[in-house]
Amino acid sequence: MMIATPTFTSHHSEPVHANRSTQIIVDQVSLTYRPAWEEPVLDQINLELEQSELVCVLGPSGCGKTSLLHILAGYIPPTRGTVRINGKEHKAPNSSVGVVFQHANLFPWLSIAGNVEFGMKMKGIPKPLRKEKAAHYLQLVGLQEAASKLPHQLSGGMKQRAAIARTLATDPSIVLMDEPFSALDALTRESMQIHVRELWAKTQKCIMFITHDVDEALLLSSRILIMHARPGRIVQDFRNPLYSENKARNFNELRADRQFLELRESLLSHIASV
Ligand SMILES: Nc1ncnc2c1ncn2[C@@H]1O[C@H](COP(=O)(O)OP(=O)(O)OP(=O)(O)O)[C@@H](O)[C@H]1O
Repeated sequence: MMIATPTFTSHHSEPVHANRSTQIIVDQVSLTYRPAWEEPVLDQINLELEQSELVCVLGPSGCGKTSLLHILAGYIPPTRGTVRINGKEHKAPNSSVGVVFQHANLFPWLSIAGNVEFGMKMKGIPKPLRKEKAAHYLQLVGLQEAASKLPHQLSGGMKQRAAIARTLATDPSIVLMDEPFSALDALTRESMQIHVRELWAKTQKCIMFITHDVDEALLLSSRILIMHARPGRIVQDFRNPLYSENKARNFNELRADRQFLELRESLLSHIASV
């Protein structure tokens, strides 16, 4: 039996140029943590993320995925190169970029609705609008019934859904997710993946999603980036052939697809070869 070759396209290391729907442009970004003579953690990353893309970043531990996310979030400056978001140079955290972490980190003394409203309160959004938006986003993640509960009364998956609602409520144009489901059990994880696919379809946000899990990347993404380590760089950048704009396929159907199994094998061996 012939194994179909995945439709990988090699990553180009030339500087990239904006087009109309581009959200993030990463141009020749390198990062060296101190001391400065050490090998760079990220080396000449060029990347363009567009509106409505769900981009999964896969790579071995330590290849710099989180460091890249922290630069995109504006938490740390690159040692070299620039990041532009919606045309503006991005040097510090701002509300155009939302981040969802591995742990929900909700304020334990605030209700779920209070947690979702918190970022909007900091932005000076008036109370009636805050309440309306919080209700909208809690409904979007299926937590409307839990609005008045405290975080300790929620399951792990529910807390993570609340964290996603909190991030979306500040209306970022880009959402960065750093292994948001890795602390969840397998069943909860699958239901969260379904939630993210649905949320993405409804909000059409640009989402960059870091994961170690090849299956998760294949099930969720419209595009996949593979990073290698020492130094951290993007070595593959390709459209997920399993993703269809017109047809949201269910995960069981996707997993049984021969192309899924072939891609899975191919990605696993590619990442393991690093
Ligand atoms: N604040 C820091 N100071 C110095 N070195 C750091 C710092 N943060 C990360 N590193 C180093 O940078 C490299 C990349 O780390 P990073 O967390 O970005 O990788 P990763 O791909 O996200 O890893 P993982 O998948 O294990 O989370 C690692 O060698 C790590 O030890």
